[in-house]
Amino acid sequence: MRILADENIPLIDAFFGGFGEIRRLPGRAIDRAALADADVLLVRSVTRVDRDLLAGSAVRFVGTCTIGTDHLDLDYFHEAGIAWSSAPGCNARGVVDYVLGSLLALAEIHGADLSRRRYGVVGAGQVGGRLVEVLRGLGWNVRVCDPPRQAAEGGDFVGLDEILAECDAISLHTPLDTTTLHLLDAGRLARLRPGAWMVNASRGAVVDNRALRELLERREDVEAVLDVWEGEPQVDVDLARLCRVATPHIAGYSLEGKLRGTAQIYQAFCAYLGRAPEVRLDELMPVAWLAEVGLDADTPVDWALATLCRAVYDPRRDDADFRRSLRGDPSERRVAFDNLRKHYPVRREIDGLRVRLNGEAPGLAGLVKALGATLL
Ligand SMILES: NC(=O)C1=CN([C@@H]2O[C@H](COP(=O)(O)OP(=O)(O)OC[C@H]3O[C@@H](n4cnc5c(N)ncnc54)[C@H](O)[C@@H]3O)[C@@H](O)[C@H]2O)C=CC1
Ligand SMILES: O=C(O)C(=O)[C@H](O)COP(=O)(O)O
Repeated sequence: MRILADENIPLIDAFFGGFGEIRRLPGRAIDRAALADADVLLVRSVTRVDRDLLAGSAVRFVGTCTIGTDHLDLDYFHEAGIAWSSAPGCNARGVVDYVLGSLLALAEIHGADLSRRRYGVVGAGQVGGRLVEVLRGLGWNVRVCDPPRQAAEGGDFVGLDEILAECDAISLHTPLDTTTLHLLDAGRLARLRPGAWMVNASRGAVVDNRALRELLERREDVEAVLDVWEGEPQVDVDLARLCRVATPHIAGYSLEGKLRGTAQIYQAFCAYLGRAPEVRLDELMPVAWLAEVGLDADTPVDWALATLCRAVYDPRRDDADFRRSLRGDPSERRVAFDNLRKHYPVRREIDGLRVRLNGEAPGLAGLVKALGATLL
């Protein structure tokens, strides 16, 4: 069996080495010629996989080690009888950690009390659903907009109009499809509340980037956090400079998230072949260097929140690296965008922390639980 894989898929040999020969290429260099003798294609989000790429090839299985599937032409796969799998939820926790870190950064700049803001989560699936759970676990006021879930389940959802009218911090977590393209367009962006914060770590085109730039030029009160961009790896530099946190599509780049992505595709491929999986992720996952922390019982909860989150991950470092990369010419910037992602440092997930409280502190115990960390 011949496998063509994006070179940025970690643990590819451990999981797929037993199936045959693996050839690696940069995701953006995977083309028809490269696929000429491949039976299996394993990609990340940067490879558009459609009829143009696959027609006439021998590829019968496509795996994407990502949550998002907007780079796959699933109608074509169906029509051509090509099996496929994505990795639902693999890096959802990483995105939650990114949103938490960004909120902490904004709170510090504005002297804001995060517990008093009203949050709007748009799209409550793998990522948004986990985010809602964490924010509500912290006791914060959260409204959720998810029309497909609302139609299927009923329940406690609100419309996007209500989110725009009532929330001070809005986080977008929808897939990108024809219904969510420019979900936040000029008209909706104009309805953001005074002093609103908007986070987009879904897909760039869920927000009209040009309209957002124009809004940020007009309204100094609005803060934007962008991890994803229309036209990646090309980024609107002026927009990036107007964002309070700007990063090169790394929100989900926890080590656990990346390795889970590979493992989930391996499991899906085994199922496709009708074989029992033999390689186990838990045997390959490195131990975190910072696994255990202690907190004094009199630590204020907001201080403890920032301490625990930032001990593991702080998006301000990614923001600083990205900002430095914006100084080059357009082609240097495109390369830098991909390089920052390719050489991303090891980052672990906040819920991997084990926290020891030095004394009785129910508030801190609740915080640890809300973060999904383990209380020792
Ligand atoms: N920046 C990053 O590194 C990462 C980005 N992502 C992106 O995050 C987004 C969310 O991923 P998941 O939570 O795994 O997707 P999901 O498919 O599990 O959940 C998406 C939710 O959005 C809802 N939805 C669909 N249309 C909507 C609309 N018009 N308004 C409100 N809700 C709507 C769906 O009903 C669903 O519950 C995707 O765009 C994905 O590609 C995912 C992982 C990492
Ligand atoms: O899983 C997703 O969906 C994401 O957005 C990933 O973080 C994308 O990572 P790459 O596949 O672009 O490395």
